[in-house]
Formats: sequence, structure tokens, C-alpha cells
Amino acid sequence: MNRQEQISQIVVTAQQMRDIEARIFAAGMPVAALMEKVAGLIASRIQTLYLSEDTILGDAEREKFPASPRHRVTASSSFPRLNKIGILVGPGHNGGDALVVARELHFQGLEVCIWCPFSKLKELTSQHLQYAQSLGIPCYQSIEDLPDCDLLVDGLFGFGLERELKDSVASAINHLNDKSVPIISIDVPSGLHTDTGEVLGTAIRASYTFCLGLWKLGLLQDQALEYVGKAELIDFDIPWADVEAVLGNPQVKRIIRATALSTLPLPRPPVTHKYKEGHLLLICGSRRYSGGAILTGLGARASGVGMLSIAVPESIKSIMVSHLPEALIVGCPETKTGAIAQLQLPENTDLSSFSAIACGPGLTKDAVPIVQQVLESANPLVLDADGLNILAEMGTSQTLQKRNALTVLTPHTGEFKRLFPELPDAKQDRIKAVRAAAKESGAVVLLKGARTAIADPQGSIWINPESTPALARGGSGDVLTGLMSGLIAQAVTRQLPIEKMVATAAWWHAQAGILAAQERTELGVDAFTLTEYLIRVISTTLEISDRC
Ligand SMILES: NC(=O)C1=CN([C@@H]2O[C@H](COP(=O)(O)OP(=O)(O)OC[C@H]3O[C@@H](n4cnc5c(N)ncnc54)[C@H](O)[C@@H]3O)[C@@H](O)[C@H]2O)[C@@H](O)CC1
Ligand SMILES: [K+]
Repeated sequence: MNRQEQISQIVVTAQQMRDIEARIFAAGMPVAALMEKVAGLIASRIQTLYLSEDTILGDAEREKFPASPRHRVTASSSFPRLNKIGILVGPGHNGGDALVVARELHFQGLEVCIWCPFSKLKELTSQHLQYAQSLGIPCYQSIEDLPDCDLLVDGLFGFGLERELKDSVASAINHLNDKSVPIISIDVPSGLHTDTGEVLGTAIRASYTFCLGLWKLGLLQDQALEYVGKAELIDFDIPWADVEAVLGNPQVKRIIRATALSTLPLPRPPVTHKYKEGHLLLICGSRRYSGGAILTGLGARASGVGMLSIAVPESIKSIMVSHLPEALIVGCPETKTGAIAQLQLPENTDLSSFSAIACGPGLTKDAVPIVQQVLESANPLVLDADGLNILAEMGTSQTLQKRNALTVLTPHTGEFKRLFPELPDAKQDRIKAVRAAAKESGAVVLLKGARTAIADPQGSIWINPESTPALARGGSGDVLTGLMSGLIAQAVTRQLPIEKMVATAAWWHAQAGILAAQERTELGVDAFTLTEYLIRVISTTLEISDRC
């Protein structure tokens, strides 16, 4: 993994960023020089995004900037002409960054104006403001005086925001949000808590967030996403040794393409056989919910697992065979309601014959004895859907503590609450919640959401940074369970880390959704279609990686 990939995996809290920054300054980097470097990168990113070389300048501008190509600025095709850029300046170094950006854009020939409602500024910020004003850049204290702008750069607060925004600053932010002008937030949208993503009073609704140096945790929390817009990392060459020294282990990481691809069981060894590539047992479905079983099976198919057995109630066996001819469909005796009553595995087979088991999709809550039986097994076990509901009724942590094999739980927020009623609400700080759940239960917990988060009992966290709302659809979770458990079965036979496979599955599933949504719109990604994109997205991604 190269440096860029390593850096883009890392996620930090405000305190960790402060500690890293302190090490850099203690080593001799001047604060002002770092600000200059960072803000220079932001200014040039703004130019790349919004301005292009082939400007058609108005007459007045042509006179003002006659020859230099540096001054040939215009709107790129993605953005209407930029007449005026408003720079929102706060009291700290986030405001200092914004002022350096203001100065650079001014020197590029753009019309820039500043809004700074604070009278007390940090020293460096104050110096930059003074210099910007000496260049003739107008600065307004009252939001009513700020002229209409085509683009706003938000440097009000970064990771130093400590308390709720109130009064005139809060109402100014609301006023700016209402204008529907694109806003670029520096580091974090002002008003968001850097760690939890919580809105502190009110917050800037950014079109883009340029996160500085390392990804801030708050930007990966579901509750922040409405405010973050498109998020990009501005890498300013933080020494890796400082990152390692501050973060230690366990860490919070983003799942990126390189991480996911490196864990896939590819390529296969030239000499192998089906059982060496993992034997997965899926236990799913009921007379009422046969679709969930089919989707789980199709998800598992895409994982490439060597051997797939699926235990279902006898009455849905034939439909399963028609959808998954390669799988061994095990028809089981069923309850009056059509749930599996008893696992009836083929002769000479018991649960220990399988590399991994997944249990839950479409099962109904009538299959309690089945869930009890798999919990007693010594196999790595994925529990989902009704498997989770049954576990919750048994008492999650007491039950799981008796297991001596790995368990993976895949709840959405509602299931999470049922499984861990004592823990903090997963809607507030999802990362804190999922970490506590994994620690308490000893399971790997995958908390589904726009930014799915995975925690292991040792405290490591993986967050899936890209997804699509197209996946908010019935059956999509069944596909994930199948895919993930198929990967886990292969990880077991190859002795690869199972926790990483859970993260890889979340990434793969989301990428398939993204590709499907690109080609078919967000409305066109039903769960069955999603299964058809699983292999497509991997082969496309591998092709791209080969070319890179
Ligand atoms: N960490 C790094 O390595 C770098 C950080 N830089 C910038 O520095 C920023 C952090 O700077 P600071 O620590 O100065 O923090 P901020 O710029 O986020 O703001 C802190 C200031 O805001 C005040 N404040 C906090 N909450 C307030 C509230 N609710 N209402 C009114 N005032 C409030 C504080 O008293 C303090 O003066 C980063 O976000 C980034 O933009 C860059 O300049 C250079 C590199
Ligand atoms: K900001």
C-alpha cells in the first residue's frame, strides 16, 4: 500500500489531530508555514474544481489582467461564471486558512470578499486579515453587508469548535444555507462536532468538504452526511511516524479499494478443490419469506465460495434449486407456520463439517431452536435479521460469551437497539455505540447505515466511506449476509483475518450498489439486480487497478 492509500485509510478525532499537529510543530515546522502550505493546496483545488484555463474574460477583466495565463480564469463547465467569492472567517486557524485562500484567489484575479463577525482573532488569523484588507479585499462584519456571491468558502470553525453556535453566528449560517450558493467547507462544515458529526446548534451545509491532512471521524458519521456534501482529503504530507506515534492501536480506518482488494481470495491457488475454497452453510428462509433465502444464496454465490449448502424448510426446496442449481439445498422439516423446525443435514454431515455458518434471513421468529443450535456450534457464525431478533430475546452478551468461535452480528439501527438496549443510542454516535457493542458481546458487529461501521472486540473499527441510498431497499441486507459469509468461509480455510473480510464485504456490497445506481439510477437497484452487479463491480475494479 502506498503512502497516499495509507493516509486515506486513517481516521482521527479532534484530540488525535491536535496531538499530531503538536508533534509536527515541536519538530520545528512553523505554524504559519503549515497554514500557508495547507491553504495553498485548498486554493489550487478550488481552482481545479471551479475554474478553468480557457476563460472568456469580460472586457473589464481583460483590461485588468491582460496577458498572464495565470489570470485567465473562468467558470468550468460544471459551474456558472464565478463573479464573486465570499470567504467566511472564524476566530481560529480555520479562519486563518480561509484568509490565505482569500489572498491566493485574489491574486488569481478573482473578486473576493470576506465576512468575519468576530472581533477577537488568534494572532496568525488576525495578521492574515490585516494583510488581506491591505490588498483591498473588502471585509464585512455584518452578514447583511456581505454581497451576493457565487461561491462561499467556509473557514468559520474547524476542529476547534467547542460549544454550540448561537445568536448572530447561528442565524448567519442559517441565512447562508438558505441562499443555495455552493459552499466549500475547510476541514469540517462549521457547526459539526469533529468526532460525532453532531450539529452543534446549526451547521453549514457544504457542497464540498476539504478535510485537512487526515479524515476526521465526524465526517464519517451518518448524522453529518447531510452537511458534508462531497468529501475530499487534502493531503499535506503529515509524517507517517507522527500518525503512528499518536494513534497506536487499535485504530479507526476507512475501507478503501486497496484494503478490500488485498483481502479477496484472489487469485486462487492453481491446485485446489471445492472444500479448500470454503464450505458455507446458510440457514435461512421460511414458507413466508423464500425470497430472503434466494437473495442470501445469490450473495454467497458471488463470493466465490467453494461449496454452498443451504438449509431451508422442505416446502421451498424446489424454488431454491431452480435459482441456485450449484448449491446443495437441504430441505428441513418445518413448523406449522413454515419455519425450519429442525436442521436435517445430509448423512455424515454435522455443523463441524462447515467452514462457516450464516443464519437468519427470512427465518421468522419461530426458528428459535435452530438459532440456539448454531450458537452452540464451534463454527464462525454470521447472524442476521431474525437470527438477531432471536438472539436479542435470548440476551445478547450472556449468550455470546458462551461461544468459543467468532460471531458476526449485522444489525441495522433498530436491531442494534434490540440487541444492546443498555448501550448509547446508535443514532447519536454510531462509532462509540458499535465499539461498545463489540467489546461487550465479544462479537464482530457490523452496524448498517449510510456509513456502515464494523467493530471487533479489541476496539478496531472499519468504516465504509462510500455508499448509495439505492441500497436502502428490502433484500439488500440478505445479499450482504450471503456475500460476507461466503468470504468468511474462504477466509477460514485460508486462515485470513475474518474481521477484515467483514469490512471487505461491506465495501464490495456498497460498490456494487454504486455501480448499479450509476447505470440504472437509484431506483433501479432492487436486491436481485444488486446480486448481478457483485461480480461485475469486482472485475471492473480489478481492471482499473491493473491499469493504475
Ligand atoms: N491540524 C493541523 O495540522 C492544521 C490545522 N489547520 C487549521 O486549524 C484548524 C483548527 O484551528 P483552531 O484550533 O484554531 O480551531 P478553530 O479554527 O476550529 O476555532 C477555534 C476558535 O473558535 C472559538 N470557538 C470555539 N467554539 C466556538 C463557538 N461555539 N462560538 C464562538 N467561538 C468559538 C475558540 O475559542 C477558538 O478561538 C483546523 O480545523 C484547520 O482548519 C491548518 O491551518 C494547518 C494544519
Ligand atoms: K469550516
